[in-house]
Amino acid sequence: MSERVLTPRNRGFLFLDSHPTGCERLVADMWQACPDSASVPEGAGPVALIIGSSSGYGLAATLAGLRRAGIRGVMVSFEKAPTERRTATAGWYRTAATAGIARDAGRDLVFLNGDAFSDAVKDQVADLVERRFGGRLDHLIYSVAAPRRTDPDTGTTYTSVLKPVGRANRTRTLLFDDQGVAEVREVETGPAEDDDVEQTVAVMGGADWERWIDHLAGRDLLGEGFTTAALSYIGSPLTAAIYRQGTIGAAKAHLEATARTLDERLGRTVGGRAVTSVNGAAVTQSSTAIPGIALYTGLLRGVLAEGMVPPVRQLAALWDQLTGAAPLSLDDEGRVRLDTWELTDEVQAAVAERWEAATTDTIDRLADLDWFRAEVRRLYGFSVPGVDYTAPVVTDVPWPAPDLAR
Ligand SMILES: NC(=O)c1ccc[n+]([C@@H]2O[C@H](COP(=O)([O-])OP(=O)(O)OC[C@H]3O[C@@H](n4cnc5c(N)ncnc54)[C@H](O)[C@@H]3O)[C@@H](O)[C@H]2O)c1
Repeated sequence: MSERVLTPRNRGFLFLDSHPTGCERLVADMWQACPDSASVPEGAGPVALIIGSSSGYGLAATLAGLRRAGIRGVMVSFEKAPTERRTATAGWYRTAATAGIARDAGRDLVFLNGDAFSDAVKDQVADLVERRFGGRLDHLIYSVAAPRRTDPDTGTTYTSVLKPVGRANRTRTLLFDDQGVAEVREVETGPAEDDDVEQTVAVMGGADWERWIDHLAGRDLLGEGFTTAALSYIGSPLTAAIYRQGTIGAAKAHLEATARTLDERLGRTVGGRAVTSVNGAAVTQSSTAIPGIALYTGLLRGVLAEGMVPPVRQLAALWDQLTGAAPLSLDDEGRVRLDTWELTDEVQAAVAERWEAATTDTIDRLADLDWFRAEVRRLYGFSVPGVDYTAPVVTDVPWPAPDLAR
């Protein structure tokens, strides 16, 4: 078994390696940060499917689901195994750590590593729900962020892009050089061309979420009162040209329209509900790829400090609404809003003021750069407090196997 000392090697916000101990510790910290609930069922708990469970909001959904709702069920993500030369992806190690927490909590979670867009994975999940979890799914949280999707019906592969719609967008963005020194730079992103919007909608819109529901309903696995939520984002006017009014925003509008169709159908068939959950800005592998979002999130933290609500606390609130522990609270467009702390007039005015003043010279005092830099490194298990990074670590951690005794 190979052991080595891992030091971070990165190009911008992308790191080549992930640190297993750091990832494990980070998951443990998220678990601790999730508020307990008095209403967790003593026994087996509701059966859940979480898609995108290894990272960001899906990981928060998994940990909060365990702690807040006592879930069991199937968790799906798409991660890379360790090789001779490279560590596994961070989501691989976070999944191993999450499995340990589920085991200690006495909850039966099965972790699948595969392409959620494929019918093969849908079949695998359906088989598990049928054979291992009593043939009844109570909840589905859809939290996938992916660059491409192959449609199983046609074999066509779609690629999502992050572009404004209509005209080019100039925005300021936050970068770090090799020494970790921050720079604020103007970047221009050209407008969507050809079928960029359709391609992005095909990947990040509601098509695959609906296909999951079709698949599970087709096998009669949706329990009475089944609830499902897909994650969405609205964000600030400062990022609207690239996000909500851009190609990705078109995909989110499609996701939200899909929720309305599914909600009507589930209500009619199983007395269930489908909603989107609009969440606040968080530093994740996906969000750091969006032009301007790093600058925005760093400034937001500069304004709010500890007032930023971490994903695991937002997801605790979502679970309460999905299980009925709290009433479902929807906006005029039928969406659960967990982003209200980010979008108050006061917070947005303060961020906008800092955004105007942000240059390479001023950014240090306007944004919380230490926090942002550390959050990016923590995505890969680095800069996690309490971890000895001089110690050699085992990198070939196995993917968690289901407990066959169950
Ligand atoms: N990060 C934010 O600021 C933010 C805010 C609000 C809403 N959201 C939404 O939350 C959702 C998740 O985004 P995130 O930022 O947590 O992303 P993330 O990159 O942290 O996580 C993406 C997850 O999707 C999984 N995945 C990717 N491709 C897959 C595939 N083909 N099959 C199975 N799993 C796959 C990954 O393994 C990972 O678990 C998105 O819908 C996003 O729009 C994000």
